[in-house]
Amino acid sequence: TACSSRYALSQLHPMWQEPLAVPGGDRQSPIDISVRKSLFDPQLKPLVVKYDPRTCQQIWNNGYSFLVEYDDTTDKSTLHGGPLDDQFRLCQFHFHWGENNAWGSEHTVDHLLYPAELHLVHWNSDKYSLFEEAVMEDNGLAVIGVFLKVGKRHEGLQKLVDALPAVRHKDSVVEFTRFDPACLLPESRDNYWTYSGSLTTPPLTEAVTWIIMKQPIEVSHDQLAVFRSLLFTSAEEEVQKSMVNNFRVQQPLKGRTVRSSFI
Ligand SMILES: COc1ccc(C[C@H]2SC(=O)NC2=O)c(OC)c1
Ligand SMILES: [Zn+2]
Repeated sequence: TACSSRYALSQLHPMWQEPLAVPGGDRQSPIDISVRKSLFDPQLKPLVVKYDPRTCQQIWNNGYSFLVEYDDTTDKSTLHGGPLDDQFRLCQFHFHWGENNAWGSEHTVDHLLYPAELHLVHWNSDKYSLFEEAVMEDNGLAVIGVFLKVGKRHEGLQKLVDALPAVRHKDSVVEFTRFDPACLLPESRDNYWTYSGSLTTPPLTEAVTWIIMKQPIEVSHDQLAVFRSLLFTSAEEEVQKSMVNNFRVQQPLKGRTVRSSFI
């Protein structure tokens, strides 16, 4: 699908050589969300999420994370409302996680780290006709971030976890169908923070309206352990590197305001 960022990610440096900040970038992601400094905005609407599981196509290990990719050639799986003026189309979701449960998320809340973070990636299909166009525009993308915490097993996630061994190595792809990503959203969808930011991997373009859900979802320790069984490296490489700590370091707020949909 259009939204799989084959080129961009393949240029990624190993995690420990963090991609350099974008020269002059003043709206980079991720950030720490300071709860007391966020501004309640009563004009923020509830999120309207309409996902069609039939648009789910495949899982791809791109050497940085694993992407669950959706057919984004029609408006079947969409997001609007919240802070958004336009309708956005779901193109993929992926996760960021750590080598242990102490860290792994990209955003933090009052510097609290979560063991993982889900990103549901959407592009503005009212204004653009292709993901590639939208990714270059400041109102082009909307990413919903959901924190994962260790607790009870997440039944909906298990279907995805069971498919991960098939994409253990970089560049492997497996067919994956009829998965409804709405099952990965927390019950309370009305409580979120939102701010203007960027992609968290190269090309780091400042095109993202971030929507970070306040309530985390619970997944089991064993489910997270399967994420860590994935590899950054392809089957041909001699040295296998486990796919962990695939998150970017936090970026300066540079005067931005984080709005909240709740008091
Ligand atoms: C060229 O287009 C790209 C490049 C990279 C990503 C992935 C980044 S962006 C995010 O939120 N998390 C990530 O890992 C992307 O995703 C929309 C789109
Ligand atoms: Zn991400």
